[in-house]
Amino acid sequence: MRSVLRWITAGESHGPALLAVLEGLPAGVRVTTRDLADDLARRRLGYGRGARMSFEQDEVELLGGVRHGVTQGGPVAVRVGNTEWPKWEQVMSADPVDPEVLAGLARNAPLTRPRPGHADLVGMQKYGFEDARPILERASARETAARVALGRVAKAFLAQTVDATVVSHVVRIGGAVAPDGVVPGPDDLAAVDADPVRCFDPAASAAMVEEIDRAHKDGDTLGGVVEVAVLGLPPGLGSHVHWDRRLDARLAGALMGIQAIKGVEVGDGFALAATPGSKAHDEIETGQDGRIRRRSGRSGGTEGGMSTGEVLRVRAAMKPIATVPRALDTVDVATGEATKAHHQRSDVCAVPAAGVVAEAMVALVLADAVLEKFGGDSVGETRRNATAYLDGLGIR
Ligand SMILES: Cc1cc2nc3c(=O)[nH]c(=O)nc-3n(C[C@H](O)[C@H](O)[C@H](O)COP(=O)(O)O)c2cc1C
Ligand SMILES: C=C(O[C@@H]1CC(C(=O)O)=C[C@@H](OP(=O)(O)O)[C@H]1O)C(=O)O
Repeated sequence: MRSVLRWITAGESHGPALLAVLEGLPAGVRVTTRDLADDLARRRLGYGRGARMSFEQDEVELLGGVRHGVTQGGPVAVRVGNTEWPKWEQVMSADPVDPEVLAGLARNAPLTRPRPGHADLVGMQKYGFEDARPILERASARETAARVALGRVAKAFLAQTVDATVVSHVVRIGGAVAPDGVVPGPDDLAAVDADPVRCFDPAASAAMVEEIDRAHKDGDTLGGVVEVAVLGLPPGLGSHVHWDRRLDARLAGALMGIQAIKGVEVGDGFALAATPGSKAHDEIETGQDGRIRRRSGRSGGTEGGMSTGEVLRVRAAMKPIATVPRALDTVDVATGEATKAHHQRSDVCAVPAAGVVAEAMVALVLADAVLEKFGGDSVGETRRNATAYLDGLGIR
C-alpha cells in the first residue's frame, strides 16, 4: 500500500549524527525543537541502560519543513547529533583515512567474533564484510532516536487533528509482570516516565528493578513487554478491504520493525485464543451520550482491520539484549576457531526505552492512517474533515 506519509532515517551509531525525514505532513502542525528534545530525553530513561545513555545528549535540530514552530507542508528534516562522534571521527570517517593511522587505533580492530542474537554474523555474510563494525553501526538501536524525533511530530499532528494521545508503559521485564487491565491515561504519562522502569504499577516496578539488578550481577541481560495505548482515535482508520490496508497489520509491521522486537499483540491477542467467543469479544451498547460504544476493550480497539474508536492497545515483546556480558559461544570468523562473542559497553535491559520507540512507531502509522482517511493539506482542513465525518456518524 502506498503510504500518504513517508519516513526514512540514515546514520550510524558512532557517526556524526542520525538524520530523519518525514514527507507528506500537512502544513500547520505546531511543533518545536524542544518538543522533540523532550521525547528524546524520555527515550534515554530507564533503569538498566548502559553508560552511553548517561552522557548522550541527543543534540536535536529541525533542519527543514518547520518555520517559527509550525510545519510548512514540505518534508520535515531532523538531525540528532551523536555525542560519541569525536572519539570515532577516524574510525567512522566517510572519507578514506591513512591506513597507518587506522592501524594504530584500537577502536578500529576488526570485530570477528559475532554476537549470537545481534545482526553481526548474518550481516557480514550478506554484505560481504570481514568485520562486524559496518553491520553493528547501522543495526544498533541508536537509530531509534531518529524515529522518536519523527514520532513526536506525528504525535503533534494526531493531537491537533483528531485529539488523540499516545502513551506507553512497561508491563513485563524478565519474570516481573504488571497486573493486567491497568492502562495509564494521558495524565498518567508523567508518573510513568518518573518510574525507573516506566511501569505504572509500583510493586511490579520494584520487582522489575530487582530482576535487572540480578541480571546485571549475573552478567546477563533481560527483555520484556511494552504496551502502547492511544486514546481519542476516531472509528474507521485502516480498512477491512485489503490485507495491507488493515490497521492492525500496519501497526504490527511497524512495531516488529523496532530492533529486538520479536512479538506483537493487539488487545488481549494471544489470551483470546484460549477464551470462548462469549467472553472474547466486546459487546456493543448505547452509552449515556446516546452513541454506540463497546462494553470492554479486549479487541484492543480494532475490528476488521479498522480502529473502533475505543482505546487502541498494542503490545510488543522485546528479546533480551544480545550483548551478554557473560559472553555466548561463537566462532571467530577470521580463524574458524570456537570462542566467546565480542563484548563491549551495552545495555542490560532497554525495555523502558523500547516503549518510547513503540509510541513513535504507533504515532507514525496512525498519522498516516488519519491522513489516508481525512486528507488535508493543512491541520485545519484535516480537522474539519475529521469533525464532519464524526458528526455524520449520528448514533453510529
Ligand atoms: C532501545 C534499544 C536499545 C538496545 N540496546 C542494545 C544494546 O545496548 N546492546 C545490544 O546488544 N543490543 C541492544 N538492542 C538490541 C539490538 O539493537 C538488536 O538486538 C539487534 O539490532 C539485532 O536485531 P534483532 O534483535 O531484531 O534480531 C537494543 C534495542 C533497543 C530497541
Ligand atoms: C546508543 C544507543 O543504544 C545503543 C544500542 C546498541 C545496540 O546494539 O542496539 C548498543 C549500544 O551502543 P553503544 O555501544 O554505543 O553504547 C547502546 O548504547 C541509543 O539508544 O541511543
